[in-house]
Amino acid sequence: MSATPDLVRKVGMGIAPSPSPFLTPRPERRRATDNWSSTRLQDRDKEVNVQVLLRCRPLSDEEQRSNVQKGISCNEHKREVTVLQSVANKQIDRVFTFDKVFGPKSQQRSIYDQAISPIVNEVLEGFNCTVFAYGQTGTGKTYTMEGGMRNKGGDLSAEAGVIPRAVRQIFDTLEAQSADYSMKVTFLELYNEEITDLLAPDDNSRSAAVEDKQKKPISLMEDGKGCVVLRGLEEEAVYSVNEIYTLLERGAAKRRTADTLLNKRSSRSHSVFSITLHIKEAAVGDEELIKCGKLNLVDLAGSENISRSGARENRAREAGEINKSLLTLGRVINALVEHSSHIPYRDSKLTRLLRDSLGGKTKTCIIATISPSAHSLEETLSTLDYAYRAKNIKNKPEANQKMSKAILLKDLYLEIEKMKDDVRAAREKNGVYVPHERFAQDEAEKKARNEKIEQLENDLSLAEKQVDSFRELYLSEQEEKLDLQSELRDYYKDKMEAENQNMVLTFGSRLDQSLKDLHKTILGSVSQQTQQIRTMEEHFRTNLASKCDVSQALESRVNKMRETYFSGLSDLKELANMLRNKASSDLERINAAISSQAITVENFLATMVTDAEEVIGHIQSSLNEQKQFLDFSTKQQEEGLKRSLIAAQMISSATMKFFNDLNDKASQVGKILEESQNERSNQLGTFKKMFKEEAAREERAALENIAAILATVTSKKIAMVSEASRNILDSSKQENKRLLREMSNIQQVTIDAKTELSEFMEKTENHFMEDTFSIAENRTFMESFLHQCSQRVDYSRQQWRNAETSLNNLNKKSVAETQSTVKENISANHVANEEFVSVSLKADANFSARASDTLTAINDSLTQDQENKKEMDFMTALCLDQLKLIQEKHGRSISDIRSQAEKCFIKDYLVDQHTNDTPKKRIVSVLSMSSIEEMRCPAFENIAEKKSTWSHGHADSKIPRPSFSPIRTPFTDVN
Ligand SMILES: Nc1ncnc2c1ncn2[C@@H]1O[C@H](COP(=O)(O)OP(=O)(O)OP(=O)(O)O)[C@@H](O)[C@H]1O
Repeated sequence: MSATPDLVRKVGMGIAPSPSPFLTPRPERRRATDNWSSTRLQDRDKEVNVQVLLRCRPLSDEEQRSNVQKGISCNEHKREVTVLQSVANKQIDRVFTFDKVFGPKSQQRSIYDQAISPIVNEVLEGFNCTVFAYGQTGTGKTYTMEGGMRNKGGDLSAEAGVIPRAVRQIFDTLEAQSADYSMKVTFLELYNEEITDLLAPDDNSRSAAVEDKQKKPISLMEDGKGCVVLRGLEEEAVYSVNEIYTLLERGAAKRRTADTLLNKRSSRSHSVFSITLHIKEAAVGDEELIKCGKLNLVDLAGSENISRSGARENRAREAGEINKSLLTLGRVINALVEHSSHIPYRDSKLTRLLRDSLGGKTKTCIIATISPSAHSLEETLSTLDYAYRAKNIKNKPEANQKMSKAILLKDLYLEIEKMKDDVRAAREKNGVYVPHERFAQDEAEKKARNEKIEQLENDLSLAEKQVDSFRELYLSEQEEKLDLQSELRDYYKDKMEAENQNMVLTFGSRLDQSLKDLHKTILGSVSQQTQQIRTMEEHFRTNLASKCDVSQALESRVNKMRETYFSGLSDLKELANMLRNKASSDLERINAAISSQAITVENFLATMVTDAEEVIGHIQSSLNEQKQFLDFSTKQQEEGLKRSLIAAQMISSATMKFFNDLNDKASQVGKILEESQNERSNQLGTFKKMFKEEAAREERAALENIAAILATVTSKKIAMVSEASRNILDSSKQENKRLLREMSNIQQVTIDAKTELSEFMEKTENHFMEDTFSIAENRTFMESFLHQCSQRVDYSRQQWRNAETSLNNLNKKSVAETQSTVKENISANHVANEEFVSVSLKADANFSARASDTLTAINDSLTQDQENKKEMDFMTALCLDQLKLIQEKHGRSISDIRSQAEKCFIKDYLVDQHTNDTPKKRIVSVLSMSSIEEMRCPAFENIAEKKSTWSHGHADSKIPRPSFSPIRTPFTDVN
């Protein structure tokens, strides 16, 4: 925590408030000290770009509730902001890079630590720095700059923005350094182009409406050296953090805000909070130096889309003003970026206030705030473009010159004097707060400024007029230049066309003459040529006649050859016929032998087949019988087995029944025995009981009638015992009877079972006997059948052996016959072949004699042809020589024509360079015509000369006349 600087120190420092936040430390106003001057010089001309940070706020609760889509993505690491746009279903994202990017999750503290804290350190080092927040309404400018000020305990809250944190850092640093310092703050508001002091004391007696009207306007002036002076702005000296917080809260509360659709507490004004520091440095010699730094923290009003913010009437006007001043700020930024000669600072108070921060000596940082909402993309893009352009503004920050304490004191005294004058004037004359002298000075300054402005405006309009006249002059010059150019072109063109025409005419007449000469030559050549062709025709006719003779001789020879050939051929044909007849008769004989053999084999095979079929039929029928017998025996066996099965089933069921019955009987006997036993024991029990009762009764009666009754008792006892034993005997008899009955039942069952069993055994034995008998029968039948089969097989085998021997005999016979026939044929063919060879040898000898004759004739003809060819070659060579001579002769006249044509062409080409006109083409076409004629004429002339040489044979000619010797016919001697 920083301690409040004590009063002595404040007084000791003796720093009175400076006239305005923008008038504070300026290099020009201070005297340079030795150590500092070098650093300052180093600082000079060092251009530093305006630092631009981008902050994107999170979606508000309301936006989240209504599911507003995000249209922005921030990459803090890459320092990039991407605007996600889809146009016509295509994703066209735009990416902007800034010095730092803070996404929706970034905290106030991290922004401050990363971006603002270093700026505050620069202020403590003696620089002037400005941080301003720019962005669409409701994007978090005020939140970023002010935020939540402090907690109840006076500590910074997590929500605290740049201003409270900067104040805290400054105090903490200075206190930690135990520095001697003074701090003054101002807080102003710029609303509808009017500046008001937010720290001005409240007048509680006035009503709010009156207060609004009475808000003391602050005049914005320039001191003639380019510095802005804010007259009437209170500068509060502060000594503690809490004091500043109180001031800040007071000022912030006074800011004009309104409820708009985009922000419930939308700031309708720009605000500037400035902290000016004077820090005492270590003494240099006798002099004490004071370091000055200033921090301007600007919260701009939000740019807004009036239709979206829902602003109407006064609010709309207000928004219009806000937008106007921001527009001017944009124009200033553009002009600075484009290095325009004129920067329109003066067009709004906002840009006048920020003049030194934009392109001046202040270090500047812009915090551009945007909303992540996809609904605000248009405004977001505008902010991003704005901020991105601002990155290119270059400032030349200079550390403020340190002041000596004496000079500072002098400045302050002067200031105090001025203020005293103001106070005095205020006391003496109600309502007038400016002393005469000052008023006169101000008026004079104002007049001078107005005059200067007027002068400048005049100069400007003069300059503009000059520019206009120059532009007109330039345009007329341009037009004149174009006219001249076209004239020049026309002039060249006309001149060259005339020359061309002359040249073409001359060339044409000469060409005419040359062509006439050539025409004559051609006519002469043509007549000579005709004659020459006739001579050649005659020569070729003679050649043709001799060739005809030769051909006829050849033809007769060929005919003779054909005759010889045909006679040989007919001999051969005869021989061939004879051979064919013989071969066919032989073949017929062979055929007859083979067919008789085939018939014998066929007959034999037919007998064999019937035999085999019979055997097979036997086998088949015996097999069928066997099958039937097998079926029958199978059935019999099946039936026997079935019978055995049924009998066995019957036995088992009878046995089962017998044992069941036996079991029943046994259990019945058991029961009877049990029952009789129970009955007996009951009878005995009853008897016992009766006996006891009777004995007791009798005991009693005996006591009464011992004597009388004794006899009766004994008789009764005997009667009772005999009765009881009789009863027992009866029941025993009955039981025995029952038992006997049951026993006889069992015996009966056993006897039945035995009978059944013996019956079954008997039946089974019978069946067994029957089965055994039928099986024995089957066996004997099968044995006899097999015996028959084997007999048949033996018979068949014997038959096949017979067939084999007769086939062998047949084969041997036919082979011997065929061999004798073939031998006969071979010997006959041999004789025919010998005859054929002798005939063909004869024909061959005749033919080769004729062929050698023909060959000699052909060779003779070829030799004659070669001689003729040599003569023709010689004639051709002669023709070529003549052609060369004639070409040379005419070459000269043609080169004349060509040189003339070339001259025309060259001139024309030169003209063409300038005018790019058509004559060139015309001359070239004339030239090409003459070239064609040149090519044709000598050819005719050549032939004509050669012709004359051949036909007339000039006496002085060096060319020997070719000898046309008569063509010999090589076949004449043949005939
Ligand atoms: N980074 C943030 N984190 C949380 N809340 C934020 C953030 N930024 C802005 N807000 C909230 O959004 C609302 C609007 O913010 P604020 O008033 O700062 O916008 P503004 O840009 O100053 O608007 P105006 O230009 O209209 O004055 C406020 O309720 C504020 O608390």
